[in-house]
Parts: sequence; C-alpha cells; structure tokens
Amino acid sequence: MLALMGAILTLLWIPIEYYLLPEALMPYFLLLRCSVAACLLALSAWTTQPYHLGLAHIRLGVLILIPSLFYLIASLLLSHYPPVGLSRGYEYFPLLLITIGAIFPLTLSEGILAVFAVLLFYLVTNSLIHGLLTIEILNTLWLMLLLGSIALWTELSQLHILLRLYRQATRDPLTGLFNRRVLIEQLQNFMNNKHRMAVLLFDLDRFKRINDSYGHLAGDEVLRAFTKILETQLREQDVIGRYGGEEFLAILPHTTEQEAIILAENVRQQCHAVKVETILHAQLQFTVSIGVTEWDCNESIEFLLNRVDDFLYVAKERGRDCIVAKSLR
Ligand SMILES: Nc1nc2c(ncn2[C@@H]2O[C@H](COP(=O)(O)OP(=O)(O)OP(=O)(O)O)[C@@H](O)[C@H]2O)c(=O)[nH]1
Repeated sequence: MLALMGAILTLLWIPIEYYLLPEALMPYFLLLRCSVAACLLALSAWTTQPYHLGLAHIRLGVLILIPSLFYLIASLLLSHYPPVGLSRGYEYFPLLLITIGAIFPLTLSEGILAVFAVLLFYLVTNSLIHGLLTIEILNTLWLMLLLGSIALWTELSQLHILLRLYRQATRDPLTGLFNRRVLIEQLQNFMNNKHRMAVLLFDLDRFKRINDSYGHLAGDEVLRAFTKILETQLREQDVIGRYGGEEFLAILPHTTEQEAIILAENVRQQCHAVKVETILHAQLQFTVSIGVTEWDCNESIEFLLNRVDDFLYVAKERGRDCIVAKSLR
C-alpha cells in the first residue's frame, strides 16, 4: 500500500518539477521518476501468502533502498546547478525516509537497522557532493537521529500492542495455552500439508466436584497444574491447547497411535503424582481420561474430532482415569 502511494506521488510530482527544474535536467528526472514509480509499483504487487517474515524483511529493505537511491541520484544531478527552491525540498527527503519506519511494527534491531541504512545513504550522498562532515551535514544528522529515535519508539509501541492483541486472540488467559480456534487452524494446516499425526483429547475427571468441594479458584489451580503436566510430558513439536472448560487437545505431528498412547500414559501417571495445594492448604488430587487417535489421511477435521471424542466418552464410561484408542478398545 505504502509502495503504491509512493509510486503515485512520485509521478504526480513530475508537472511541478517541469516548471521548477532547469530544462536540461528534466529528461533525467523524468526517466528517474518513471523508473522509481515502476520499481515501487512492482514492489506493491509483490505480495506473499502465507505471511513470510524473511520476505517481509526483504520488502522493507527494498522499500527503503528505492527512495534512498532516488535521493542519491537526484542529489548528484542537482549538485551541478546552483541551489533552486526545489533542490532545498530534496534536503528534507532523508528526514522523510527516516520517519517512514514509524509506520511498521518493527523490533528494536530491525528499527535500528532501518535508521542506520538511511543515515548511511545520507552520509554517502552528501560526502560525494560536499565532502565529509560539514556543519550542515552534522546538523541534519542530528535531526535524523532525533526523528529516528521517535520512529523507533513508535515502532516498538506498535509491536507491543500487536503482540498483546495476538496473544489475546490466540491464547487461553487462564493456562496460556492455545485456544480452540488456533487448535482447529493448526489441525487444518497439518491436514493441508498431509502430515501424519496423532490427536489426544484430555478431560479432567469429576471436575465439577472439585469446583463444588474446593471452590473455583482451586479448580483453576488444577487446570494450571494439568497444563504444566502437558507441557513437561509432551514434546516441543506437539501443539497443545485448551479445547473447552476442562478439556485439552494435543496434536502430535509425525506420531503413530502407539507412540501417542505411551505419551498419554505418561500424562495420566503424572496426574497421580501431582498434588495441588488449595488456599486453605488442602492437598487435592485429580485424574484424567484420554481419547487417542491417529489421523487417517483422507478424513476431515470433523471425522477426526468426532472419533477422538467418542474414545474419550468410552473412557468416561469405563470408569475414568484411563486411555481409549482404536487398538485399546
Ligand atoms: N474452576 C474452573 N472451572 C471450570 C472452568 N471451565 C469450566 N469449568 C467447570 O468444569 C466443570 C465441568 O463439569 P462437567 O462437564 O459436568 O464434567 P465433570 O464434572 O468433569 O465430569 P466428567 O467429565 O464426567 O468426569 C463445570 O462445573 C464447569 O463450571 C474454568 O475455567 N475454571
């Protein structure tokens, strides 16, 4: 969007330059502006789906590089003529460039890199024309650093807000695990990529009784304790989330049913070992029922989730605190 706006503004400035620039320079500036507009248009058309951080960095780099090169060439062309009103306008260009970063939610290192890239271009351009570090160059450098710091602060604030919003949209606030929406998205991603996987559905047993006997805060503590068990017993590549009230789902990529049963059994055993202390210092224990299934490459999410839910139901019917899978029925 920004590149498209830049392309349009670059072209719109041509009639103004036509009246203000020395006639001999006009063909060069016409060619320069058309080339810059074409590059910016190409950049605006270059979109990538899904979002790719590495490519986003390259696009931001190119977005800084195109106007910086434009500034360098325009300044060199104008340096052969006595300063006119228009060339004074070009002096503001690096200041404008350094503030552009403020539009993006950049990290500290990305922001500093962008500021230094523009500073470097400014220094190279002006030392080619005026020689190194005149008082005017130092003055502009100081202004650029000031604006760059403000841009950095804005970039970091934006990033902070975005990350907070992202967390709120994707995480369960009590446990910090992924929410149901992310779990479904992840399942769909694995299915689209035809990844072999196993799915585990956990349901804490008689959880209502825990709430009724010890209070909701104690119930919340149990949910957190179970989250810790899942995080320690499952592997780094596994996707864990809170599926509903006291239900949790885990997606285990590249895992067979047999391997998933072993991991589920570790979780079940660990629940026996953990004691949760309530605010009234009572020690309470809990158990979990688990449904385990493996994805059959041709089935839909609904089929997969219904099957694992059926297995969980059977586990409850069998008296709870057990695992049910196709091979264990
Ligand atoms: N403390 C607390 N309780 C919750 C939360 N979300 C859901 N619950 C409670 O979880 C309980 C679920 O109860 P049920 O669906 O009857 O299931 P259960 O008592 O675990 O019985 P079984 O699943 O058959 O073993 C309800 O009492 C909900 O109020 C939560 O975030 N915190």
